Amino acid sequence: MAFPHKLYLVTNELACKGKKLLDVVAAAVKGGVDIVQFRDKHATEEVFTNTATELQSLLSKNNIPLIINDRWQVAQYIHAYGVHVGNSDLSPTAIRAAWPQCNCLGYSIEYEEQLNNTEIIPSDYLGISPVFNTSTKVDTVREWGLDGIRWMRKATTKPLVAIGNINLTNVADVIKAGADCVAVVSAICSADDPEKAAAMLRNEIEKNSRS
Ligand SMILES: Cc1ncc(COP(=O)(O)OP(=O)(O)O)c(N)n1
Ligand SMILES: Cc1nc(C(=O)O)sc1CCOP(=O)(O)O
Ligand SMILES: [Mg+2]
Repeated sequence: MAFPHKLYLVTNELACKGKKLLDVVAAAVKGGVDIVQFRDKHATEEVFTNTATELQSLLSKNNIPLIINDRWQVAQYIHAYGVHVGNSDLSPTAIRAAWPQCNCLGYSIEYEEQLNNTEIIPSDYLGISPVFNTSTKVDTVREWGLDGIRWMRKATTKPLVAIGNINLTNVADVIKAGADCVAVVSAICSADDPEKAAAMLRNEIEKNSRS
């Protein structure tokens, strides 16, 4: 599966600092985000499904794919584009079996050994989890750093999505190290002007991409 996306917004309502989540997502898309993940680790199933449905409606009008974090059954129910899972979630192989129509399956890589396991095969992109330590997600194993991106670039041909404390000061290095796409929470959600923040990140990515 082709993965042409370069700037990936992962949502976090708290990080939006009082701004409405849907307004932040709409602004981010105007600025140049080309894929969005709805992530809320605490919402009830009902609230999660309602917000996911609103996002799906907003994003489909803009032809932007919506990925759902963890809750693949909600993703299937709302006809989202795909789902992102990690080591604590249902495995990519099991998701493919349960939801064959899933268009895009993302899988977090925390350990080098994961690249040798069969879960890589059904995955459409790999999340480099995390590139840099971040206060947005603290239950991480270790940071990969730029050397980790370079290592992973050599170890696999799968599209690589870098995540974790990426912002305007380090995004060029992350791309130059071999990431295909950059995923951010705070750099856009917490910005006073999310559209401008997205546009500046996108510009840096374009300037430093191989193609
Ligand atoms: C693009 C992207 N990469 C990594 C993650 C982390 O997923 P996971 O390890 O399952 O952790 P949680 O997000 O579920 O806390 C991600 N969500 N998105
Ligand atoms: C959702 C998520 N996953 C991570 C991982 O390492 O797998 S880090 C992260 C949060 C990234 O937030 P920020 O851009 O604010 O650092
Ligand atoms: Mg998860």
